[in-house]
This record gives sequence, C-alpha cells and structure tokens, in this order.
Amino acid sequence: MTAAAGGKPAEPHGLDVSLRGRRGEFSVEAAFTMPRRGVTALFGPSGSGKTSILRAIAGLTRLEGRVLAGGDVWQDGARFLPTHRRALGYVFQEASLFEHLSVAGNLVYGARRSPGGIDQELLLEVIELLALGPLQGRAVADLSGGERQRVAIGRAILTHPRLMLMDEPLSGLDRRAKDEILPFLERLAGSFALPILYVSHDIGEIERLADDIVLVEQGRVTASGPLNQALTDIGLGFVRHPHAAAVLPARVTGFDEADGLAELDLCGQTVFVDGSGPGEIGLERRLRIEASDVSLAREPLTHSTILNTLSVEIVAIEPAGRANLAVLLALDGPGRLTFMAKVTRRSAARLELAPGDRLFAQIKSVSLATSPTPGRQIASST
Ligand SMILES: Nc1ncnc2c1ncn2[C@@H]1O[C@H](COP(=O)(O)OP(=O)(O)OP(=O)(O)O)[C@@H](O)[C@H]1O
Repeated sequence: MTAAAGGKPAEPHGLDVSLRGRRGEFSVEAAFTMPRRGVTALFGPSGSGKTSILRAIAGLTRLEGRVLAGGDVWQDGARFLPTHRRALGYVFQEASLFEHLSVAGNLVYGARRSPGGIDQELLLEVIELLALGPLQGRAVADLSGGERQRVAIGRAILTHPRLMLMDEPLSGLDRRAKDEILPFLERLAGSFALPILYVSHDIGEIERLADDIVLVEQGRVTASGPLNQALTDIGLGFVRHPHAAAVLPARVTGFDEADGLAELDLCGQTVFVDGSGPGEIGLERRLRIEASDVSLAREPLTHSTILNTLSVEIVAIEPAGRANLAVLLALDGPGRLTFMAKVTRRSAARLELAPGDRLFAQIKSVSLATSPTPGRQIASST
C-alpha cells in the first residue's frame, strides 16, 4: 500500500533534481531524475558528495537549483520548502531515536505529529513488515544496532512520506546485523509503494537492493539509469572490477523437490539455482552472475558438472587487466539482457572471439541476489 494520511492513497514521488553549489572547498553539481518506484542507489566512493546531495534534497542544507518531487516544487529559484514541509522520510547512518521513549513510543511519535494522526492499519503493517512486534515494549537503549535501524525505518514510514531518503543505513552495523536487516529493506519499497533514494558505497548492497543507480564522483553525477545497464556498461568501469557482476530479473517457474533446485525463467531461457521450496513459484527474483564465473564455448558442453548454459551473442570485447578481457554478452530472447564473461586474452584468441558471434555461456555459479524469505542467505548452485 501507499503510506497516506487519513487513509487517502498518496501518489509516491519521483524526483527531478538539478543542484549545484559549494560545501566549503567541495563543489557539487548534481542533475538526475529518480523514478517513482523502487530503490534508486546514490552510489560513489567515500567523500564523493552523496550525503551532501541527499541533505540538499531533504532541505537540510541549501544548494542552488531545483528539486521537484512528483508535482510539488520543493525548491526552485523562487521557493525553498523547509524539511518538515517535504513529504519525505529520512533514515540516517546512525538511528537517532528518542532514548526516553519505548520502541512503541518512538513508532507513534512521528505518526502523531503528521496531519492524519496515527493510521492504525499502517502501524500494524509496519510492525509486521519490520518484525517489531516483540520489541514494542523495549527501551530503545536495550536494542541492537540492527533493531534500532528497523525502528528508525518504521518511524519514518509512519510519518506518511511519499519518498524515503536513506543515508547508508547499514554502515554502522556488523555483518550479522546487515544480513538481518537487508531482507527488510528488500521488501520495503514494494510493500509500501514507497520509492527509496538509498546512499551507499557498497556495491554488494546495491546489487541486492537497487533497481536504478545514480553514480557520483567528486561531487558530480556522472551517470544514471537502470542498475544492470550501468553494471554492464563498458564505459562506466564496473566491468573492470575483480568481482564485476550482472544482476538480472528472473521468475521462478518450478521447484524440483528431489534435487532441491528452483527453476527460473531468464528472458525465455531456463536457469537452475539452489531453491528454498515450491512456495517461491511465480515470484520475481534477481540473479547475480559474476563475470569470472562465466566461460564461453562454441558448442554446448554435455559432459560437464555445469548446470546452467545460456545462448548468447557477443556485443563487445574490452580489456580488463593485463591478461584478461571483459566480454559483454546479450542473452538470446526478448529484452536482450546483458551480462559479462571474464576470459583470458589467450582463450579469446584461441576461439577467435568477435562481436556478433553466437556462443554458449556456461555459468559456474548463479546466485539469487535477493533473499527468498526474510533472514535467508544468498543461495547459489553450480
Ligand atoms: N558543511 C561542510 N563544509 C565543508 N565541507 C563539507 C561540508 N559538508 C561536506 N563537506 C565535504 O564535502 C565532501 C563530500 O562529503 P559527503 O559527506 O557529501 O560525501 P559522501 O560521498 O557522502 O561520503 P561518505 O560515503 O564518506 O559519507 C567531503 O570532502 C566533505 O568533507
């Protein structure tokens, strides 16, 4: 559902941002649009200006330019709405909770102050989605870092935002706490039809969560668009990363009880992964295929332990280090989704690989980049 005051559905906000200015010696120039659905990652190295851009969108700091949110002008040459008049929820790196209130007190605090008051139905949904039921009576001082962030997220949703801004909400947490909270984040945008602008410098988080990506380098937005398009764009540099990977949408079409394998439809081709059960049939999943797990052959291999072979066409071949090449591949079938293979220059020369060649891509390991059920870890199969 869409969070809305007084039970009235509110349209989620997309963003149209064009901001420039200085923060001390640091200059920012950010122009991008964000769709009104899903998770858009604001990605860049530490110190590249992500937080500065996020805070300016929220109106917490002032840069010149415009911020349009859906049909609302949050900022332009003539107007500057203060933060409390922008229909947004903001989740910081460290959850800033009211220490003197219980978990329940923190949750309803924001809702009480919002125009429609407390929406009991939404409160119950938030408690369920974020598994906050058992924590409600607890003092916030007794919560773990992950639990505190879940409360902070719940409190932000209950203020009826039309857009959520999250600034590295997992950065203060250890691996275990991150793994605990990621499944909640995965379901958040969909469950509440709430678009999320998500700041992170962790590509692993982004591969799991983001639908779209905005790249920030030295204060400038250098590219933006759908996640997989960016991950497989030869010009953007992800493809040369040692763990370069593509993230592709697939649908679970079956489950083999005897082998424990889920069958997925990927662009009309079939992929098998370690499955969790028949309950997943019909669900959308994202598959992560790392370039170094993909090998190429002119003929399909029959006597091999590799389970997944895909029909592909070579789109481009680019250098990726001294001995290796990144081969950009398009999947046969509707949509022509792209992924990469990392091969040695020697193998590429032996097979005389060239753009336009039709080949078989053998995938040594495919993993689900989303958790099938809350708390479940990434699955993979060979
Ligand atoms: N108020 C300010 N005055 C002066 N410099 C600032 C101010 N705010 C930010 N900066 C500088 O702007 C640069 C970008 O900082 P910012 O926090 O936006 O980057 P970031 O990409 O979010 O980094 P991180 O991932 O480490 O949080 C840094 O060099 C920072 O020191």
